[in-house]
Amino acid sequence: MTTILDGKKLAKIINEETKNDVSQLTAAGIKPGIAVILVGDDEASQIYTRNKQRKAERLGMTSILKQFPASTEQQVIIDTVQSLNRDNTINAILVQSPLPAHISQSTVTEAIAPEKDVDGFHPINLGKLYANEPTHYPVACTPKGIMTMLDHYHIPIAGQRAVVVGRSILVGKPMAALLQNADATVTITNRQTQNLQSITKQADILVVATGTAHLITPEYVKPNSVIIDVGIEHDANGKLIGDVDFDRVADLTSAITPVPGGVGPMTIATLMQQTVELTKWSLENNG
Ligand SMILES: Nc1nc(=O)c2c([nH]1)NC[C@@H]1CN(c3ccc(C(=O)N[C@@H](CCC(=O)O)C(=O)O)cc3)C=[N+]21
Repeated sequence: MTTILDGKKLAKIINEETKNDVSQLTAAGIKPGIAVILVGDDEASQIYTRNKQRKAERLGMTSILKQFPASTEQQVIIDTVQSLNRDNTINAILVQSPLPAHISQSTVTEAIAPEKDVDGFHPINLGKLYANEPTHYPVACTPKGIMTMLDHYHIPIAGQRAVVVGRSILVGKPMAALLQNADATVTITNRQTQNLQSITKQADILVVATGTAHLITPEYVKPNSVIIDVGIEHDANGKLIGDVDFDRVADLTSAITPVPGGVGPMTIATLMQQTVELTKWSLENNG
C-alpha cells in the first residue's frame, strides 16, 4: 500500500501551530515580521511572493514586500537588505530567487544578517548545518519542510540509503546535509552523474529536485521506497507537474509526495514557522 504524503494537510496543522505562536508573541507585544524582496517581473515569482504575503498576514504576522524593476542596480538591493537588517520590526528577510543576471545572488545573500536569513542560504547558516551544530540557526525551508513531513509520517531515516538528485543551495545541498545529520547514508547526484538509474535504484529515500519534468520513471525506483518530489514544472496544458512521473511510479513506492499538494505547501508553512522561530531566538539573544 502506498501512502500519499499529504503536504497540504500537514501544512494546515503547522500553520495552526504558527498562528497560535504568533498570537502568544503578539500578546506579549512582539509581532513577528517578514520582509520579501522581489526583483523583476518573473510571473511565477510574483505569484509565490503574493502567496507568501497572504499567508503571513493570515497568520497574524507583519509582512512587507519590497518590489523592484528588473533593471535595479545591485547596490540598491544591498542597501535595502541592510536597512531591513537594522529594522527591529523585521525578523525574517527573504530575497526571492531567481534574481536578474546582473545581480550576484551570493553577494545579496551574504548581505543578509544571518539571524534574519529565513531561507538559510547565508554561508554561516549553511556552515552550521553542514557542521550539524547543536545551536539554533535557520535552514532552507523546502528541505526543512521535507524533514517535518518524514517525521510526521514516521518514516525511518537513520541507517537508510538516501539519494538526492540535484545539488542546489535552495534544496539539494541542505537536503543532503539534513539527511546526513539524521544518520542516513547520502548520495548527491548532478547533471553529469553517469548511470543515474543505477544510483537512484538503491535509494530507500529518493529526493528529486532537478527541474526536469517526469525525469523519474519506474526504472529509476527501488520497490517500496519513499519518494519526495520537489519539482514544479508545467505540462503542455499548464498543469503543475513534478520531477517524478507520479502516475507510473506511485504504486511501486511505500510513500510518495504528490505535485501539487506535497512539498510546495510545506515550504510555505515552514517559512512561516521559521519566521516565528527567528523571532523567538532573537528574544533569547537580546535578554
Ligand atoms: N528565496 C527563495 N526562497 C524560496 O523558498 C523560493 C524562491 N526563492 N524562489 C522560488 C522557489 C519556489 N518555491 C515554492 C514555494 C511553494 C510552492 C507551492 O506552494 N506550490 C503549490 C502549488 C502552487 C501552484 O499551483 O502554482 C503546491 O506544490 O501544491 C511552490 C514553489 C519557493 N521558492
